[in-house]
Amino acid sequence: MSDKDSLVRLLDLDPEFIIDIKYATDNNFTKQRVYNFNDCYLNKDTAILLIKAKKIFKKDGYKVKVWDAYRPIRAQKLLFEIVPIDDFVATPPDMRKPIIFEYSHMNGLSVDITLVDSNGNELEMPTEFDDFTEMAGLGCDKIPPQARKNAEYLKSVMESVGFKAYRNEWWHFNDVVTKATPYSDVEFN
Ligand SMILES: C[C@@H](N)C(=O)N[C@H](C)C(=O)O
Ligand SMILES: [Zn+2]
Repeated sequence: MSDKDSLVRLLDLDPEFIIDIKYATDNNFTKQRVYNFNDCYLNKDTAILLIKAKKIFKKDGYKVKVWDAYRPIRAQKLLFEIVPIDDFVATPPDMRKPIIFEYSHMNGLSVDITLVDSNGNELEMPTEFDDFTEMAGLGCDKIPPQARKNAEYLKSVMESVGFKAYRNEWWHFNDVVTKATPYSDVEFN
């Protein structure tokens, strides 16, 4: 199976997501376009889990907005060159060495998301996307109550279907159910 075959386009499985891929624009912390595909690709099983979560959010009146999903190894390297802090940007792999693959954006097992209400407004959350400060972690005691409540709701639903929240970034979730596949460098478009 090629890399491309193990990744699916989320909207082909379910059109009810809002796709706002920040790294396909220059509106992200790098101030440049990181990759060309303005679309959400995920491991198929991860996409199925996300659709499960979406159904719960939908019942509660919310939509899921996806900021990032699959990202090529090349893109991970670029992000890390700009912010080389492993707590916020995962260290890219050295592909010349043997690697134990884990859940990652580089195999489409991680997603960066937020929630949107019925008026199309993003829910108040602890920070903006990719705010690499302590405020982005749910352990921070300075988060306003409503933002904390929203982020904890997001986390509880995502964890109920098999994702694991990432302690440093309220928006980042790893699929810890699906067997991790090799990282990929494929580009779409
Ligand atoms: C860069 C940020 N959006 C993110 O996804 N961070 C995690 C740790 C990652 O790079 O995998
Ligand atoms: Zn992420």
